[in-house]
Amino acid sequence: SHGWGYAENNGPDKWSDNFPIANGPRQSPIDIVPGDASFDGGLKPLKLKYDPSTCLEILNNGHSFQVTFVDDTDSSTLTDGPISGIYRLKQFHFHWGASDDKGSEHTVAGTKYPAELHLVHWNTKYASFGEAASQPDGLAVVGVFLKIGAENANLQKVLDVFDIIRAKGKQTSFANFDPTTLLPGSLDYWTYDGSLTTPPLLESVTWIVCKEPISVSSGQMAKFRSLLFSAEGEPECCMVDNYRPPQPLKGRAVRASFK
Ligand SMILES: NS(=O)(=O)c1ccc(C(=O)NCC(F)(F)F)cc1
Ligand SMILES: [Zn+2]
Repeated sequence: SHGWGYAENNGPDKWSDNFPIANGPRQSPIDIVPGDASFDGGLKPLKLKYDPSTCLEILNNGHSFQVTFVDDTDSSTLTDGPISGIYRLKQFHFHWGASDDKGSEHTVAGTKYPAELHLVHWNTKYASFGEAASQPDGLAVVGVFLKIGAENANLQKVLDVFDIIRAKGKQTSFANFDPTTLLPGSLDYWTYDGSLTTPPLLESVTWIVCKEPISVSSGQMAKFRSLLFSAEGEPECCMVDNYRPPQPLKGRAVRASFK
């Protein structure tokens, strides 16, 4: 049978058929309403310490592309912020639209951005990413919005290998990339308890969404859209609109690290 995806027949509105947690109490993404967020002076600044030498490869997994990191040591970590303990960087990936007016998963007072970056970390109190992914405090994902503006030279280093990973299942080595270069100048953030935004939609994510976007040019967004959902030899299907729309807040608090 066909796996989950973003098309009419297997997209977000159909995920609850196989993943009933899709209608759970702490699903992601959400619409962030800044006026409803409560400033929490107890929230610490995010501490992101990434070692470029842990960057391993880049792959098209048929839902997005992701850059994966060696996570067998505490070389690339997230600490402080809203979390306690040490979370290791596992991968980063993006979600984007078919046009510049949509693409992000989280929205801000209803505003959609053209894309959203997710830096995925797992809690080292658990033995592995897979183990952590099933725990309520197992994962922490830092979300960064992309906004149309100047060309982003750091992002371009990732886009430059897209021709090699155009189809589902393609991967290539990708070394010495520093994800710090994809972070905005301010690390002010909103935080709330949520889930993976793709099946299995596990409710194990502490979400940390940066208020300040990074820039991407319209031409660079077109490059994102040159990737394929489809594998080599299959009818070509452009990888676009790989985002889940906002989900019910169900009484959750959204806290702000800033006034
Ligand atoms: N879009 S997101 O929420 O950052 C996101 C992050 C990671 C995963 C993921 O690793 N799925 C595979 C797993 F863990 F085995 F279920 C899915 C979604
Ligand atoms: Zn994601």
